[in-house]
Amino acid sequence: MTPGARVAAQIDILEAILSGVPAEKALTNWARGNRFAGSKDRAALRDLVFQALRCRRSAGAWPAPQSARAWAIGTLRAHGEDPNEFFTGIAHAPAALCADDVTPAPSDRDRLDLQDWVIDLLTQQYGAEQTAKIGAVLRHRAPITLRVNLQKTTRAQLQAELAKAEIETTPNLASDTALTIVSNPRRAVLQPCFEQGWFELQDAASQAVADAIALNGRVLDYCAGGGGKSLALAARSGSKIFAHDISTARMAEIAPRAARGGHDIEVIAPQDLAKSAKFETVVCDLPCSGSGAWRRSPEGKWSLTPKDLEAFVRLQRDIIAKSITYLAPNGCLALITCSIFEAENQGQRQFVSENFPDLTFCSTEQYLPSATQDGLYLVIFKKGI
Ligand SMILES: C[S@@+](CC[C@H](N)C(=O)[O-])C[C@H]1O[C@@H](n2cnc3c(N)ncnc32)[C@H](O)[C@@H]1O
Repeated sequence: MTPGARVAAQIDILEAILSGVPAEKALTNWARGNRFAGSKDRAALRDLVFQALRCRRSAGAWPAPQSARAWAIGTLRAHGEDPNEFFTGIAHAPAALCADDVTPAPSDRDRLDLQDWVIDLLTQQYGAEQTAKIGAVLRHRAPITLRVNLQKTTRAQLQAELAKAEIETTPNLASDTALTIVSNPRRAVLQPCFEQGWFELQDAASQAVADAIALNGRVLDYCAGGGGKSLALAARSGSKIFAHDISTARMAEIAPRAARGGHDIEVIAPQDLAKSAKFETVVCDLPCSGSGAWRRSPEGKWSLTPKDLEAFVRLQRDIIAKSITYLAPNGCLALITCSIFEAENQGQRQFVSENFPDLTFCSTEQYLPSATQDGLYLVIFKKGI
């Protein structure tokens, strides 16, 4: 597809998104209806659509664009590109620009590409300068990072192996196991060394969080989901990890991933956890706003409401209270979010300190979203004084 034809396809997909279809589904539907598009075109189109979502406000498309066409024009302008080069009317490109295609210049606030209530909240928390930095980071594509499985290989050996397939990587300072992919990221999981369990895809801050939790005795990953943290904990310590989640379906990938990496992870069905003995370490990777990772799922940046945030805080408190009941005497509780909101982070630390006097605060770490990692928060408590 020509660059212009890709923008025309982007407009079709943005139209579907504006009519309420989630972005992933709109992309899949488009690919099904346009089988001529190869994997390179589909990947490029995905980038274009996600770019438009990340920069929705500076593209003049928030709260609502004039049209999907106007949104695509605004996105090109927001990225310093000239829409005339894509809107040529030639072959499958969209029609050339006309007088109706004027897009208003974005204000400084628009350029933060966040909702107003989020800007106000982050400014209260971090100040205007840091909020501007966070907004700027979240406008761009997230880095793609690998977690090297040190039980199977070394960071240098994996780099050399990937380099043979022209996948260039660079060590990420957040963790000894982290390698950020610099070129050809989509090839990585197609390599035999992936099937052999040499690495998993995982953000660098998630790896740093796993590094920071001292594991003792039986370890419970209470909100295990697809097992990202369980695998990182198992790979680092060699300890057996027990994985649990409210949704059995979400844990379906844990067993094959553990087998690939050579890790000992036992998946516990939700109804069986109560029968289990207590755990010396309980890790809770809480469901949250996901705001630290909005680059990866940019629709959340525009759909989150203050009420949603309150609902997350309530849900997290329920989960924290429940998970504490599985903690053995002298055990450690590690709470994690991928949020940049105080209410889900420091606020929950305060909630535990005020409501669970037998838990003592040990340490905390906050990772803000940056060019090299997502935003994450970690707080650790110990049971007993
Ligand atoms: C942030 S995700 C976990 C991501 C996962 N730890 C990883 O690293 O890949 C949060 C998880 O919490 C789970 N969850 C939601 N409510 C829960 C509850 N009441 N009890 C246990 N897990 C819950 C969700 O199903 C979801 O998988």
